[in-house]
Amino acid sequence: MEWTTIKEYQDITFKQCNGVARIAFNRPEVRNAFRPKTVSELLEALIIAHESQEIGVVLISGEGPSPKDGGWAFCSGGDQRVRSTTGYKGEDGVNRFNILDVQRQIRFMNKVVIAVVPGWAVGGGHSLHVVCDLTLASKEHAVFKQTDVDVASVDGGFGSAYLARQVGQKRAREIFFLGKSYSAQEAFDMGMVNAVVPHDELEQTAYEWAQEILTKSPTAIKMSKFAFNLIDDGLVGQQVYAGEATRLIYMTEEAVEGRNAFLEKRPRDFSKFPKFP
Ligand SMILES: CC(C)(COP(=O)(O)OP(=O)(O)OC[C@H]1O[C@@H](n2cnc3c(N)ncnc32)[C@H](O)[C@@H]1OP(=O)(O)O)[C@@H](O)C(=O)NCCC(=O)NCCSC(=O)CCC(=O)c1ccccc1C(=O)O
Repeated sequence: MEWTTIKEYQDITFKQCNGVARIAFNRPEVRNAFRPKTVSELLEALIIAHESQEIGVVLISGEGPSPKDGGWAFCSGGDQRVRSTTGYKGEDGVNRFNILDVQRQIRFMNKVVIAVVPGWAVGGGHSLHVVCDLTLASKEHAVFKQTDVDVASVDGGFGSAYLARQVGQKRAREIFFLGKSYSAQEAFDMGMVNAVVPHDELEQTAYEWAQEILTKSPTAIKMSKFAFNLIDDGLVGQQVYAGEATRLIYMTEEAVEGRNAFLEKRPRDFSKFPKFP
């Protein structure tokens, strides 16, 4: 794999290789905790990936190991050192909860997003893996742990309710209420991890899964992702799905006739188009 940098950032890395984008937290000394700057960079990178016509799959991971102690992390959630009473304080002094924008961007991303978990996935980092379409976890180092309530925080959206869709209500409540650590295998057994992979094969495996997805119809992949989302996303899910349906309508001759008739100031003529059963 020859990754090339798409854009340089301070708190994340952002690279691509053969249709795959890889975005990784790059604060290993704090187990890849995110501050508002990290989240703003992540959001921008996701939007770039969303709009790219070359990129078909996005990997989200964490750089490592920590230069301090060799520990691995996907993400340990919000950086508690910059947490104030009204949010997480950015360098501009504004307090934000902007990780929720990232969660929505992943959810509504028109491509498959894979969480590649090389170590700790904790707190808001746990929620991020939950909202990704697929999760691959390091056999040796991945640990899943939901500490939100330990630090008097709560992800009441995808991080909890959607987690319950994946592992069931009893398990999801256990994960939140007890805050235990779960190995990659335990997370797999619960249904919140797709595959447990030897650590030194994790990146290659993620790349191979992405390449397999890239052999499929991009439109069918996108529509099936949004179809999976629909039942949980209500009218917003319908809006996202319907937006893509509109794009498909635009691609038909019918749509061309509708537009051209208007622009040419003539009566529209849809009579030749079949009324499929
Ligand atoms: C992740 C741990 C379990 C790892 O434990 P261990 O391997 O023993 O390493 P440590 O020695 O604890 O950590 C090494 C080093 O990293 C620092 N660190 C780790 N995590 C954080 C963090 N989150 N913030 C700041 N610093 C962190 C740690 O202090 C050490 O530093 P030294 O200087 O070397 O001492 C363990 O580290 C751990 O439990 N970490 C805390 C996990 C946590 O509680 N995270 C926050 C949960 S709340 C949250 O994520 C926000 C929720 C959220 O996203 C959200 C929810 C609802 C609305 C909005 C939002 C939002 O936008 O944020």
